[in-house]
Amino acid sequence: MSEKTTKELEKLREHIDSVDQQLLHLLRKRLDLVAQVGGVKHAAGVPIYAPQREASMLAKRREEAAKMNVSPQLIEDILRRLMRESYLNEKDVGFKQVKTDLGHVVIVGGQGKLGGLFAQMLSLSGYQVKSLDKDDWQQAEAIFDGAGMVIVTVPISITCELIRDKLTSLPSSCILADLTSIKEKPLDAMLSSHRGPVVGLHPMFGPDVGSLAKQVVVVCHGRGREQYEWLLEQIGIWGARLVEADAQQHDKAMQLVQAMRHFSSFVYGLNLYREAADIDNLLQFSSPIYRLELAMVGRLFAQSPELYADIIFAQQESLTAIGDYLDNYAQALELLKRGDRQGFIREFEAVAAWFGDFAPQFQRESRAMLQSVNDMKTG
Ligand SMILES: O=C(O)C(=O)C[C@]1(C(=O)O)C=C[C@@H](O)C=C1
Repeated sequence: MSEKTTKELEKLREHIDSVDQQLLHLLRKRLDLVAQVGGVKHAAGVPIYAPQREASMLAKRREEAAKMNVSPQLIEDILRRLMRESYLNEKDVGFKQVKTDLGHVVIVGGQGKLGGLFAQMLSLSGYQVKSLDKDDWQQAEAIFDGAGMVIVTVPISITCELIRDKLTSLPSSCILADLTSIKEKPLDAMLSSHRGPVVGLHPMFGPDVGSLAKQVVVVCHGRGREQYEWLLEQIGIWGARLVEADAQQHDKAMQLVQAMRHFSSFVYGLNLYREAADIDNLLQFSSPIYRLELAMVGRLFAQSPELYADIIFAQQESLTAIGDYLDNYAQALELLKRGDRQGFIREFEAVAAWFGDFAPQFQRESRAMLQSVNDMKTG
């Protein structure tokens, strides 16, 4: 590079640094304003996540950006990232407590990750939370005494047994809830062990979400809804969206959404391991989509094998869903063995027609994800 070029670049980069510093000051200002919004929302019990405000704000900024010859997608990406920060920061102010005369909450399995997250959210909302874990059963009577709600969040394999053995003498005013990722059997167990209000919940996210804004919690009603309605409102204030479901239908969907998906990720990892694939090498040659795929599979193995065994082994019926997948794999492999290119294309087109408008929608959504994967690359 010539000296002239170096000088010119230096000068321009100084300007860029100064603009970036101004951006930083503006970010600080925005964060402070959002903290004030958090305070107002906390006092009024208004949910963090305000989808209508977001939609109208984004539409206006996109329009203004276009007029200024700035890409509308750029401002939308930046604002969405900033709003993610808002959800995290608004949490620091705490949340309005919907039910002020509940008594304390007992979380059975409160030392687990999901139990810990619910304990944190409830504490941030002013509830007194006590945890009951496997070594605490001797003090159980004292821990349960005066509880207004008991939430069960222990491994799926022991959930029903624990409810049937240990939760048979809660007072009828106490709410009994669970956070298990299957719903029919735990709900039956709760309804038969407890006379009072019962509700089944399935948080559709992992414990590392940071904020519940935009996350989904599935609700399967048990009995006494009017007595736990406040809990649903409270979860809404945390920013989550509640989706009501029939327990049986929910469990059927989980055979595909959880058991089959995690099982196929497990086999994908198992296959890489048995093939002794060199991950460094694969990453070097990877496109963003492959990196994303490897991330989805690899993240499984950073977590507890018990957790995934629990999810995959939770329902006997998942075996059928996974077996069907294996059959389809074998049939598709036959096309390959026969060299039946036309057959492959026919099947592909049939699946594409079945996906319908979802296919282009997923293509759009994944494009944004792939771009972020690329942004994360260094060097
Ligand atoms: O305006 C609000 O209600 C806010 O909480 C602020 C804010 C933002 O960062 O602009 C954050 C979250 C909401 O979903 C919408 C907007």
